[in-house]
Amino acid sequence: MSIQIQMIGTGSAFSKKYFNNNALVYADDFTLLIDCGITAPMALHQLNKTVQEIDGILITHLHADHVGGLEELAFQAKYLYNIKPKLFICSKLLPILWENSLKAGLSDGRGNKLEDFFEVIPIIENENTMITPSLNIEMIQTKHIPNKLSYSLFINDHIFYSADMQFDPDLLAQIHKERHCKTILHDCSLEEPGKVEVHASLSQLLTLPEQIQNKILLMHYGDNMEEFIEKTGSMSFIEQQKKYTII
Ligand SMILES: Nc1ccn([C@@H]2O[C@@H]3COP(=O)(O)O[C@H]3[C@H]2O)c(=O)n1
Ligand SMILES: [Zn+2]
Ligand SMILES: [Zn+2]
Repeated sequence: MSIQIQMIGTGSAFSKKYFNNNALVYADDFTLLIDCGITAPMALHQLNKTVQEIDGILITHLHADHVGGLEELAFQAKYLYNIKPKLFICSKLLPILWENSLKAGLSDGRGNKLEDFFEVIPIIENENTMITPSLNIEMIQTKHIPNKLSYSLFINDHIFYSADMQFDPDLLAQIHKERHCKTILHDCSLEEPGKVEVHASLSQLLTLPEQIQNKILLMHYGDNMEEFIEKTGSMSFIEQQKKYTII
């Protein structure tokens, strides 16, 4: 079954040219937002979308370019539209999201909680979770910031979505060989090697075998992306706002 992926933003954390690297996944009757960064509300607005059209939000990790827009979407959902979107998040991240990130803005001082804004659905890592009959997600822990939980995703078993992760050629080889992934969406730092160690860099990704590179769409990139067009081997940059049908 095919799905569509639309990056509402493809930028790195501090990009001023692209919105935060967050994605809409359209599967039959369900629209899932993967991550909701600081710029996500504006990025959705530019697509003429409101939170009413988002059935669920899935969080990969707690950096602001992945959760910084949740307060606005929570208030809009509750007070503008009186709806409760589903919130999918690994159970280990759930308490940290409320206590260390959202509580300051969302709490009403009378004991309210995350469940007052979202239908919270904890996800067990490494287990296939059915989001909707035509959309399954498996979340696996990957290396990003030392000692900070971060997850990458398998979408419908054959699409790998890195979210934010360091270069892991063994994992990518395994994904290619054993999981038969057809498409890999991978974050890509365009900084010179050694400057940003918490994302895979273009120079690292270019060391991958050709048959893996040609599955890779590069995302989470810096404002200087256009300088690197045609310099990405068999990989290509995913475009912000463009819809990609992935079978
Ligand atoms: N140890 C760290 C932690 C953070 N960072 C930068 O901060 C950004 C947070 O969002 P991100 O998209 O994960 O990218 C991180 C690095 O740019 C970094 O470069 N090194
Ligand atoms: Zn990020
Ligand atoms: Zn991050």
